[in-house]
Amino acid sequence: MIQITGLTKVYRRGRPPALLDLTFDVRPGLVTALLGPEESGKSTALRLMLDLERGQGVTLFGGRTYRTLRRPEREVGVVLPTVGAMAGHPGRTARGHLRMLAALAGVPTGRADELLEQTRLATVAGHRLRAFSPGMNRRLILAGALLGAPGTLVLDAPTEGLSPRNIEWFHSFLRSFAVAGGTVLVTTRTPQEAAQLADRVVTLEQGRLVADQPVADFRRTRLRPEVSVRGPQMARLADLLLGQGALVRRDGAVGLAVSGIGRTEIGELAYRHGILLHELADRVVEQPAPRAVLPASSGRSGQVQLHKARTPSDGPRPRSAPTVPGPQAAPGPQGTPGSQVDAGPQAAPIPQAAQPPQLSPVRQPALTASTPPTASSAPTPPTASTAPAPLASQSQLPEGALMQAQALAPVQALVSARSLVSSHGRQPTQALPVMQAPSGSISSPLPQSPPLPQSPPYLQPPQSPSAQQVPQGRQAPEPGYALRAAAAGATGTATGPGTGTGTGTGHPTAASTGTASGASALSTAGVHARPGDPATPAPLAGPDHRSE
Ligand SMILES: Nc1ncnc2c1ncn2[C@@H]1O[C@H](COP(=O)(O)OP(=O)(O)OP(=O)(O)O)[C@@H](O)[C@H]1O
Repeated sequence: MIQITGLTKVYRRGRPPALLDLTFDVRPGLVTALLGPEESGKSTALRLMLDLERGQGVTLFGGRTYRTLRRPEREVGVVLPTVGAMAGHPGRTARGHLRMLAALAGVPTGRADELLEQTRLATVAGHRLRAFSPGMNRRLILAGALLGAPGTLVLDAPTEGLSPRNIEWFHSFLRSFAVAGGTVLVTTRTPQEAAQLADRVVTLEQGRLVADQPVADFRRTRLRPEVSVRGPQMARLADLLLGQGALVRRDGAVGLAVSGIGRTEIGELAYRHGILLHELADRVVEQPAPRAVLPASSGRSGQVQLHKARTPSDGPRPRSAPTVPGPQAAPGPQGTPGSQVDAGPQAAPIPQAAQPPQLSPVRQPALTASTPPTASSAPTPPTASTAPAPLASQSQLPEGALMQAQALAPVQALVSARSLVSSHGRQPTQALPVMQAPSGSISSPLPQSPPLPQSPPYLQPPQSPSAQQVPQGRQAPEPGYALRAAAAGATGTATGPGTGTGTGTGHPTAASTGTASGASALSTAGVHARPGDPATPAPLAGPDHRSE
């Protein structure tokens, strides 16, 4: 168990803190991901935990600070980012390198061979490190961190820059380590990796903890599936998709990001209307964590103030109590802080190709504009009166329509679309109030939108302590936070008449670069033979030595 309390670091006076009051626990038997974008403070947090840097706050490993651990290499294995990614001296062999570390740690040299086996390096044990790929180097660094058979692993971006096979191997290894009772804290920049790897996800932004969630909650609240579509007739397709109740967002000059309707249905719709597709792919986009800003006077247990998205109709910003400078919602498409859907780049209008001949027989989907749903029957986006300022000129109507759709399509609409659209292409039983496009080449048969729902399901307060989304004592988030779409890996095929596309640094006290296993307190104890040792999960099938 790692207990992290109030970690705070200010590098330069007058500058915002790199880390502010970071408090969370890392429990045994679980993989905990510390997730955050570049420069959000992940490495600073780890350095403070390991007493590599001065700062405020306390970190306890099994009740003791790292500095006071009697045999840190037996307690905590550390993998920190490496400069040059070399595990050790380039002229040493992997076996020689690990045996040297074993000797320094007072561990029997046989342990080095064991670990070479475990990290799938046995076949290259006699090779010099200069010939090692980044993946092999990283596994050797991990082997060094495991020499003391620690019960806890702290890893800073261990998979960054590695091949998918090596990433998969690392994930499997860390999972086995946790399943065997070990405690794992791992940093990552990518929400997708956090969702894949971790049981618990702690999200940092600009040095502040913004969410601490079980992975199921994290997936539900922070990751959103959508379909990426590209082709020369996107405005026409967008029109059709809007008619089907999908959420449509422009994505680059010739692309759409679509949610609320499946990839297959989109492909079929395009095919039926003779629309050429160059790409049709599933992907996952990230939604930002709710912004949580601690009032300056609050201390750790203070109430969290959440920055709700503001619209022009909100009027002037009210004066509020002073807060610690915190992350502000990014300007939305209209320059409104906290607008809810990322407009994407302001690229040229989507090219509208000439109408292709209709395929025969054409099964025209029924673009029903039936009775507008009532507020109680369907959650909907804001009405035009609450929407941001007017948009494109007539000459840009297709794009303008899309842009307005973007501006008008808050998070709630996604929920609405999802809940109402059949995932198997059946016609919705009622008109879907997802977007309202202006008159022009993109027209929507959709009715006027009723009022917003109270709160979308995924922003509801947690139901149980285990489903806690924000730290204890903090308020549940409110709807209306800026969305930042980050494209993830995509798979898929095009359908229709188009073409298919479809570190080696060490512990500060370690004797060698590349590993950090608390080598400062070396002794001769047989550290590899502890019962229930979680550091020795069953060997995993992994990338062979030839892979990266
Ligand atoms: N030694 C330092 N001196 C001054 N500022 C620093 C130092 N180390 C980090 N910072 C600042 O602290 C903030 C957090 O940096 P940190 O490296 O902890 O972020 P990170 O989340 O680990 O980023 P990345 O994912 O890019 O590694 C950044 O603004 C960074 O510029």
